Amino acid sequence: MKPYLAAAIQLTSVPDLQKNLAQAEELIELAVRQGAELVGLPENFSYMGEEKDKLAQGDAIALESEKFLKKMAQRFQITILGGSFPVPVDNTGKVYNTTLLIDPNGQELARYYKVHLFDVDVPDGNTYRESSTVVAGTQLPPVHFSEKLGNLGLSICYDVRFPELYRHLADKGADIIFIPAAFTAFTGKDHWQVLLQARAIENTAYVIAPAQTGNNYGRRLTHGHAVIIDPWGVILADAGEKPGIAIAEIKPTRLEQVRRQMPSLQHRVF
Ligand SMILES: O=C(O)CNC(=O)[C@H](CS)NC(=O)CCC(=O)C(=O)O
Repeated sequence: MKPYLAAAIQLTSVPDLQKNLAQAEELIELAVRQGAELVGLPENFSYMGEEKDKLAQGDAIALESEKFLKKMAQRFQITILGGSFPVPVDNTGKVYNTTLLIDPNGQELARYYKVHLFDVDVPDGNTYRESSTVVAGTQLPPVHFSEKLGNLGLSICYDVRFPELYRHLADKGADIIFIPAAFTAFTGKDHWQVLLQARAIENTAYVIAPAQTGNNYGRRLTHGHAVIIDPWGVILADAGEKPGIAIAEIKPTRLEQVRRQMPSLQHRVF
């Protein structure tokens, strides 16, 4: 592993597939021009909208999203995480909330279906029932082993509240953990940064957290603040509240240093 730049992209995805892909492409290009070799897109990067509309267009969204990720990876010679997009599940009328890691040749490196579904009545009056349209994955997320970029662990959004999933990634050797999200503005203001820093600190790993921001559709407001966090928990870059990018250097020497200074992973009892 050598030092390199990683970018977490922040979007306001709306109920318009082509518009979202165009917005994503612009920001990927910006990240690449600044030197990023690893780029992450947020949860539902290609479509944020009413559940019924997302389902109705499920096949097109899945097909176009995967095609787009492979095209971007090859054109810009980057490794790219498609934070998430819906992939229809046969005979269910539902989808998997899916994240996909693609290499610069356009080859799939890893895939994960979101395990924890956001079925929550948020105190701001909004009700979320992700399970009404999404089938929960049943497998823990993979870690992709890369000599060049470090070991990359996957997860999605609401997973961030379940530390056992990240301990699994750490056990598998994750150096860098992706947490692409569409956090609600209401929960995000109090929980987002704290949870992300905790996952970085307790697993002494980098966290790359691409995000949705602003008013995506109807009353859906997302928190923004795509961030990159180092293994000590320091926020290296924060995209703020507008669409944009958070970009920072991933350094193997920093990983080694923090793991030496704070060897908590080696002191586990349970
Ligand atoms: O809503 C959509 O259109 C697309 N789906 C999402 O954004 C997903 C599932 S509803 N959102 C989350 O998991 C938010 C978690 C969260 O905010 C928390 O844990 O506090």
